Amino acid sequence: MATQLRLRSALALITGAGSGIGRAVCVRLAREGATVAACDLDGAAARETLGLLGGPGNVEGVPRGAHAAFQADVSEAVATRRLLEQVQVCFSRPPSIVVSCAGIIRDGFLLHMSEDDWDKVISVNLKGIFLVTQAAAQALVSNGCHGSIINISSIVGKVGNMGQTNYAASKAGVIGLTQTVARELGRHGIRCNSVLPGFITTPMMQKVPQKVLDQMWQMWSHS
Ligand SMILES: CCCCCCCCCCCCCC(=O)CC(=O)SCCNC(=O)CCNC(=O)[C@H](O)C(C)(C)COP(=O)(O)OP(=O)(O)OC[C@H]1O[C@@H](n2cnc3c(N)ncnc32)[C@H](O)[C@@H]1OP(=O)(O)O
Ligand SMILES: NC(=O)C1=CN([C@@H]2O[C@H](COP(=O)(O)OP(=O)(O)OC[C@H]3O[C@@H](n4cnc5c(N)ncnc54)[C@H](O)[C@@H]3O)[C@@H](O)[C@H]2O)C=CC1
Repeated sequence: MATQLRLRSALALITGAGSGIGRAVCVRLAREGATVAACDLDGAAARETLGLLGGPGNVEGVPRGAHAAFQADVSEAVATRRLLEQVQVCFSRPPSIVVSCAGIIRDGFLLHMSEDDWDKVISVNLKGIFLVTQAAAQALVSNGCHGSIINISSIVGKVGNMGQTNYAASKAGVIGLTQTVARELGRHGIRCNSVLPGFITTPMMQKVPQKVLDQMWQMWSHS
């Protein structure tokens, strides 16, 4: 039976769309019929994702759509505002689905962590979600449109993780930001939720030393 294209009329903006979870979200939303605006700091990677969404290199079951790729650094306010403008020019409407996946790690123990590693992770993972959420919400409210904003946090934002004071703080901040946005925007018909994944095998995970992965698996297998 053909899957119900339940997102047929939706326009979805995904950040971090050039890799890992963001790329997978693009594929899945397109499979459900959404039109995808794939954004990444790496514009070429965002365009590669498009190749998976109906067209050459299509993933089976993804209907052909007028998807588009965009390049933007979500930690930059001007770039993020320009991104939302470009999306609206391209599709003549604001995105009714926004999934913020863009994120980085700069792991290190507290005793040795540089201010720059702190600043960079907070800037991308937390400020980036603030900027994207604000720009998308302003576009939706000014157009009288309802929407759903999904921010990718992490289990680390809830329980912490050795070597990740910056990352854990950023992801905990995403949770608090999302809860507040949900309270403010519900009256406008805009939902806002966060997702807290555990380990997902993506390029981000490749930076984790194998001995740490082994220790974690051992810890979990005995818990
Ligand atoms: C409901 C269940 C909750 C479970 C909570 C568990 C949380 C972890 C799951 C995370 C899932 C989500 C992940 C995510 O959101 C995406 C990411 O963030 S992927 C990156 C995750 N990063 C890490 O886990 C940090 C890994 N560690 C490192 O990269 C390096 O150790 C570090 C750069 C921090 C320091 O390097 P260095 O100075 O070279 O020290 P060593 O590497 O030799 O480590 C010294 C010592 O400490 C142990 N260790 C290091 N990190 C961890 C860790 N995260 N957990 C446990 N132990 C750790 C390491 O094994 C060494 O132990 P020795 O016995 O001394 O060899
Ligand atoms: N992989 C995992 O185990 C987990 C990942 N997460 C989170 O999920 C999200 C996606 O992670 P992965 O797909 O694993 O990582 P990834 O490294 O595979 O993909 C991240 C993408 O974000 C883009 N990006 C980085 N900085 C950017 C910026 N300033 N502006 C725009 N794009 C930017 C990168 O170019 C990359 O394409 C991140 O927020 C991460 O913190 C959360 C829990 C677990």
